[in-house]
Amino acid sequence: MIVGVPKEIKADEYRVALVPAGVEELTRSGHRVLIQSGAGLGSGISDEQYAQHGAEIVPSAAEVWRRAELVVKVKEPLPQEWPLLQAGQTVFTFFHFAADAELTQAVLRSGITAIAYETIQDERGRLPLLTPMSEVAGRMSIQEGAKYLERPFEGRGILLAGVPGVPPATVTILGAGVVGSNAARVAAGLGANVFILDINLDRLRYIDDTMPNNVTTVFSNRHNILECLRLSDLIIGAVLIPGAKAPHLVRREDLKLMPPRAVVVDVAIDQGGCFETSRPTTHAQPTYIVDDIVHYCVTNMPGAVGRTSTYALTNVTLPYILHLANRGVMQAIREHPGLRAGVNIHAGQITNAAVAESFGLKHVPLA
Ligand SMILES: NC(=O)C1=CN([C@@H]2O[C@H](COP(=O)(O)OP(=O)(O)OC[C@H]3O[C@@H](n4cnc5c(N)ncnc54)[C@H](O)[C@@H]3O)[C@@H](O)[C@H]2O)C=CC1
Ligand SMILES: CC(=O)C(=O)O
Repeated sequence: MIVGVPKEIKADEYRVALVPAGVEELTRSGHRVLIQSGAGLGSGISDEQYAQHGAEIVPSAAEVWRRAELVVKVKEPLPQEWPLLQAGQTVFTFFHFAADAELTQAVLRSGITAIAYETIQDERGRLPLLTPMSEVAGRMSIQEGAKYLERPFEGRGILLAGVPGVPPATVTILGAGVVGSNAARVAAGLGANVFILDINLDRLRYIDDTMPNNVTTVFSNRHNILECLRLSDLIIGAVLIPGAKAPHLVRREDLKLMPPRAVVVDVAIDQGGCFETSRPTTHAQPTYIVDDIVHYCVTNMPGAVGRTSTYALTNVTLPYILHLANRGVMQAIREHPGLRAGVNIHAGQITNAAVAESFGLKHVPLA
């Protein structure tokens, strides 16, 4: 099979979808790997390193898209890439369709098979390709939140840890999954008072058992969310309903309950965000203010730490890429129910129920 890796073009996206070790494994199995020149530079990987491990370096994204049967990426195709999608081709990447109606329509029209990292499941129903990026984003959310709480960055001028004689900040985390638990650990390590909310009591029990004493679990309902908002200097959005648009747990009118210049880091923005007032931002311009609350809503947080994130991501994606290439896409999907859960769009139809429901469109399960 011909596997192609274009350079990522999203703003400040420094990840790449394959590392030289992956090229080596694919070529050893008899596949050809096309890497767009410069695709790895953001993660510190040169064309020469890819070539030494068997890749063919091609000069343009257009050539990768034209020749590859399986295109492997990190972020969703952007409008400049939509005309390059080839009917019958398979594209393996993060798509987050529920947050982007135009992308969904473009992919439906293209005739590609879109396999979304974020809805692939393991045998326990977990999301193994999202997990490492959620670990990165969860940990980053606190360091970003800490920065934007600083007054020169328009925050309320609070040090998360406090100092002797001055109390630490209060951090509320909505969602106790991978992002939420990683955020809680980092915030607690810095000395903040942490509230973490979820609707899954087993998850809250696990957090209660494993986190330090400055992390308090709270059942997620509207009353408790509003109580926590009143106390919070920093609030992290980390809820997920796989494939679906994130629920708006915090409405615009709720912002007035928070202290002025408190900070919201809405990690769930890639699925639309769990604050009504969230809209996507970039690393170049990560924040904006609504009703005196600083909002940070970067859709590709791990992209900023490309060296860490590329290796964390490719550790988990490579076995799936090898399976797709070795078995052929359709046979691979037939054999692997978890991979099948990743197929969001195939041959012009939406094959993921949550994505179809987000847009009120028809769901056609894969045969
Ligand atoms: N912005 C970025 O760069 C990145 C964004 N993400 C996103 O972060 C979000 C969270 O991801 P994960 O932590 O991996 O998901 P997860 O599935 O591990 O955790 C989500 C949690 O939300 C909980 N939840 C659902 N409804 C809730 C409610 N009403 N109240 C409270 N909790 C609720 C679930 O029970 C679950 O424990 C996803 O949208 C993911 O795509 C992940 C990585 C990078
Ligand atoms: C999960 C995701 O969207 C990212 O890592 O950028």
